[in-house]
Amino acid sequence: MRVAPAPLRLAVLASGRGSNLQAIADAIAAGDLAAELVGVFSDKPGAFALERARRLGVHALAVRPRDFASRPAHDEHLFSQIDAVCPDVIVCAGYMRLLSEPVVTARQGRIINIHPSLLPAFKGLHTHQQALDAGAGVHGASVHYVTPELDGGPVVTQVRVPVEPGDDAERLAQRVLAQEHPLLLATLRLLATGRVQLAGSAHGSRVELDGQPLSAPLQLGPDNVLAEFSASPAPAIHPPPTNR
Ligand SMILES: Nc1nc2c(c(=O)[nH]1)N[C@@H](CN(C=O)c1ccc(C(=O)N[C@@H](CCC(=O)O)C(=O)O)cc1)CN2
Ligand SMILES: NCC(=O)N[C@@H]1O[C@H](COP(=O)([O-])[O-])[C@@H](O)[C@H]1O
Repeated sequence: MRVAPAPLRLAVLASGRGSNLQAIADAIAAGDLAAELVGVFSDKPGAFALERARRLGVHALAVRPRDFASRPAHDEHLFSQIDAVCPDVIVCAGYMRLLSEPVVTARQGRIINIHPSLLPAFKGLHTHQQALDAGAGVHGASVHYVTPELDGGPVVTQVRVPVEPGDDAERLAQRVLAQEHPLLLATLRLLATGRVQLAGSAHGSRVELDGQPLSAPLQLGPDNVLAEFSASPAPAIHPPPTNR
């Protein structure tokens, strides 16, 4: 008899409102993501993401940078607390701090980040304004592995979002955010299957799908299904049925 794999143990790092966290929680509750939230961590005690976690009955902890002498010291303590809940994957979902090299390298291939741009375009902060200032016609979001280089890690998935006439940064951000949630969920479903891995060393790592290097990020289509990007329609990558 086939035994369902154990749910993917997820720890989430967030600095703000936590809508991506909520999307994960809602998908788990609906039986649409075979995962378990094992902890939510923030650099800001007032982050609403922590309140969302508490309301969900999920372990919630703030670790304030001001309480530590340095960024590495803060990160070491933060990640000691994260390690204590034994996550399979650590999701940066609006975590607004650069993670220091030792904690990232020690967890290479286990930390992902959702970033509101089509990387490698528009790294860093204020990405929507960057896109508008650059006159971009298309913007979007990316899920990538976290490496020591800020927003420089191998990209797993992306979703493209049109820039509309008259957009300002806030309106564009709202349009992108609405697509971040299905992108992050589709990516986590894929990670839960074990088909996607980060291969290679920290300085030459690449995403592999079914053991083969991914030539380009998987694209989320209007049906919220991931497909390999190619001129001709590529076979969609459907998640295994969840145990509803
Ligand atoms: N080593 C890495 N750390 C982080 C990554 C990464 O790819 N590698 N991704 C970020 C998330 N992120 C964008 O997606 C991001 C987070 C923070 C910053 C930033 O400039 N932070 C400043 C503080 C800004 C503030 O407090 O308002 C800082 O850390 O000094 C840029 C991009 C998560 N971490
Ligand atoms: N550089 C990191 C970054 O800008 N991340 C962005 O922060 C927002 C968090 O929203 P949420 O708290 O509602 O999930 C999201 O738009 C995410 O892409």
